[in-house]
Amino acid sequence: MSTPLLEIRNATKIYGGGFLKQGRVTVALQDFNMTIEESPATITTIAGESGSGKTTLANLVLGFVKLTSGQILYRGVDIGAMNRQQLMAYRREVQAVFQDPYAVYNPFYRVKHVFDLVIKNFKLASNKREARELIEEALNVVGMRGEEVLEKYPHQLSGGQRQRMMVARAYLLKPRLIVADEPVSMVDASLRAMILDIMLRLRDEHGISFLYITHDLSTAYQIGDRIYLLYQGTIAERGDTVQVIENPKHPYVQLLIHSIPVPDPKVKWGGDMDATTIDDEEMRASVLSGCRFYPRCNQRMPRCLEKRPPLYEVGPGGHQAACYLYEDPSSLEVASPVGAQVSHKAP
Ligand SMILES: Nc1ncnc2c1ncn2[C@@H]1O[C@H](COP(=O)(O)OP(=O)(O)OP(=O)(O)O)[C@@H](O)[C@H]1O
Repeated sequence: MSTPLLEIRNATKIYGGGFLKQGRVTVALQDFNMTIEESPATITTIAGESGSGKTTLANLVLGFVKLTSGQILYRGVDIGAMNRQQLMAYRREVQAVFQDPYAVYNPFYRVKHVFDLVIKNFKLASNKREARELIEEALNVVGMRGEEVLEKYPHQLSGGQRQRMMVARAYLLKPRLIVADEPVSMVDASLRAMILDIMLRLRDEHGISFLYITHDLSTAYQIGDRIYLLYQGTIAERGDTVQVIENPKHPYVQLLIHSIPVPDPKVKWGGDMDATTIDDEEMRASVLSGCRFYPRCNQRMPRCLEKRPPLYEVGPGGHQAACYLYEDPSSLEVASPVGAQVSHKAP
């Protein structure tokens, strides 16, 4: 088997508790494992509610923050131990597209400057004509033309144009992986569809893989190949996107999916979780050693506090859920423990 494009091994990121170990400690990501194969190109979604560790994971992959423990390997090389040349290649091949593209532009420079800077820094062209051709090619990929946008200032572009420009900027470097952190959450529905479509084309026609960070399961359902659902820094469930979304197993993921609004007044909105409270001792145990979802789970058992559940196989194609309900494989042959399976497709 060939070396994976990206491999994350037991990645843990703890914020705080620095010098003298004082102050609040946050375990943003714990023992996270993921593999993105070299080929074919894929879109891997990282989903979860606010604070689940999605952006932390993106920042770790991009090298913006350092791991507390674990490893991130790119083409088999630990990104924390890369030499200058390997690091340069990594910075070129792994690009980022963020939620708010406005923050990336310098308001005093014309849009062209963003592209010129990349071409200069990575020595992509030997003369102006060559540079312009590269820029035009990149803009074409996102359905734009240089004359429309390059001479404008960032505030003269729409949010959707700014975001497409960012994708074009990333494309300029012919990356192998784009880390896209909520790339469509600030654009309206029609532009969202256009940007998602561009991502699919980059995957299929240009062999670019994506790490797609989102809290929006419906867009993940539209474009994602594999999905990882995080809950407070740990993987609750992972697998093929359609398989997971249509047949969720972890109580948290079932709750999330039942909460997706559907355009049918007869369909109840939101999943019911057990409203009973737990005491401080149980809360501490859940955070320290047990399942983080324990306080909100309506299927909780005493053992969930003793040890964090590992990932159990719950379906075909590497579908796994971190829940003791599935420790015994025969449990999968009976009906879903929370009752109803997802009966609707995400919009
Ligand atoms: N620089 C930091 N210092 C301290 N704590 C941090 C830092 N960055 C993130 N955290 C904490 O780590 C946890 C995970 O945050 P992260 O931003 O990765 O979550 P997220 O899933 O991306 O959330 P959102 O969807 O709101 O962006 C949160 O509890 C957050 O408060």
